[in-house]
Amino acid sequence: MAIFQIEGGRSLKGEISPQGAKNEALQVLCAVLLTPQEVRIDNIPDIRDVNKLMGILKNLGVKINKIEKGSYTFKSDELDIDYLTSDLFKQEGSGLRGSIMIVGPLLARFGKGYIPRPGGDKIGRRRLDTHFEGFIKLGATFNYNKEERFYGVEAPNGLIGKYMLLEEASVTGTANIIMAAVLAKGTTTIYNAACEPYIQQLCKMLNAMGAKISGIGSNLLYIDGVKELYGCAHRVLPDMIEIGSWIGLAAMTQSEITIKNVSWDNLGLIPTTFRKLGITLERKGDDIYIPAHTNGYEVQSFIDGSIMNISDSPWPGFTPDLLSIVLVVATQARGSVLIHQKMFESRLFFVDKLIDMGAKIILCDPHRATIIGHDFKSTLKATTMSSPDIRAGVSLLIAALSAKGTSVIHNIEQIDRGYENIEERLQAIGAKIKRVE
Ligand SMILES: CC(=O)N[C@H]1[C@@H](OP(=O)(O)OP(=O)(O)OC[C@H]2O[C@@H](n3ccc(=O)[nH]c3=O)[C@H](O)[C@@H]2O)O[C@H](CO)[C@@H](O)[C@@H]1O
Ligand SMILES: C=C(OP(=O)(O)O)C(=O)O
Repeated sequence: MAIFQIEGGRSLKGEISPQGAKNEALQVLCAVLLTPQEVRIDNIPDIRDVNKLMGILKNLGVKINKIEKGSYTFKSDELDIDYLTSDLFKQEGSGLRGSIMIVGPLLARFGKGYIPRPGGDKIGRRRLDTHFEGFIKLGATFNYNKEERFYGVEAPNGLIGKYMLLEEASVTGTANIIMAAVLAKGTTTIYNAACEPYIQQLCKMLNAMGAKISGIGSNLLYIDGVKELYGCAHRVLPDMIEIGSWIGLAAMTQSEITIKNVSWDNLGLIPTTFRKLGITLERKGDDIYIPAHTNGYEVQSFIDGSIMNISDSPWPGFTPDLLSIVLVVATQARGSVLIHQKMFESRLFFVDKLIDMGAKIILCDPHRATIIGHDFKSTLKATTMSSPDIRAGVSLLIAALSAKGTSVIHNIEQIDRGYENIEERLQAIGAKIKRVE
């Protein structure tokens, strides 16, 4: 198992370009199953989760052709649906969260879709009810084999459009239902739909394939079913979670960094939230310029003077995937902040590692942590740690880069799930980080 060895306490400098968005890539890759025609996708990140999903598509019979780095064509004209009931699929399908989104397109096009209980981060309960309740509303029958933890939906006579009010604005759930509804008979209305840029991008791609989706960007989507979909070309947006990670890295290591081509208009509350911690971000064209915070950064307070509170909520609220990064950055801020992780119940436990490194954190309960910033008067101490999930992993990496001395991070496969070639990109801006196999 590979580890990262990090010599921290140095400031970095330079430009970094974000990779394509992991969570969008996982959605649009599943959408290629909706048409027998060729689909081209650009800016696909070369990361573990995406490569695993491409492996599943390949085993399903999708013809995948690499044009150049990040650019591929896909053709789903001769699929081997029997693969879905094979032992190989039961093993491969459970390796990541995003694989669940093959079910909607397969159900829509072939009248059946199966999936083993999907993997992804162990950050709390991750139920799939929204997905299957949606498919059932569209007329599918549902089966769950408890022993094998294997889910199945079938609709041999096709799906029929319906009105549905989702119990929660699930990101992958909304994507899955949209991909089922585009080929259903009649109109589907999805209220309380998730509307992250990932979903907006998926809808735009599906419309380019001939789908009729309106309400894009809102939580009320109308989908007029069509008989068939066609090929198209689609480009994945830059990864907003990676962009937020680099903002945190710059502040915490007091480095001057420019993040290139970030697609500002799709960042929602991300810049505002880092500014609440006192971090200066400048918009330069479509880049983010972060000056070296040599005098630190001061947490703002609310108008009534009460303590700053940063929490997650479905889009356009602040994404839960950046709360771990905000938390680590807060450990060196001037002032205190309450982090409230509302969605996931096990995502804050990694703070024990930061406490070991000398951070002042009170874990109030599984969802809330109070951070009392050091204002760089005391640096974190280097240590050996293990990455519990993808975002905690990167937060620990940022902590290690700011800490004096050599730190070691184990279980870096978690980081590789979502960050492309991270050590080389960080080395290019001056980080001392080494992968040891
Ligand atoms: C592959 C992928 O795209 N993964 C993302 C996707 O996961 P995923 O689609 O699996 O996450 P969901 O949006 O379904 O839900 C995430 C968690 O939030 C809870 N919840 C969700 C909506 C809501 O209105 N109320 C609520 O409490 C759910 O119960 C669940 O525990 O969205 C999550 C939430 O942005 C992100 O953390 C993941 O990175
Ligand atoms: C939680 C995440 O991913 P996944 O849903 O794939 O586990 C994430 O990207 O932060």
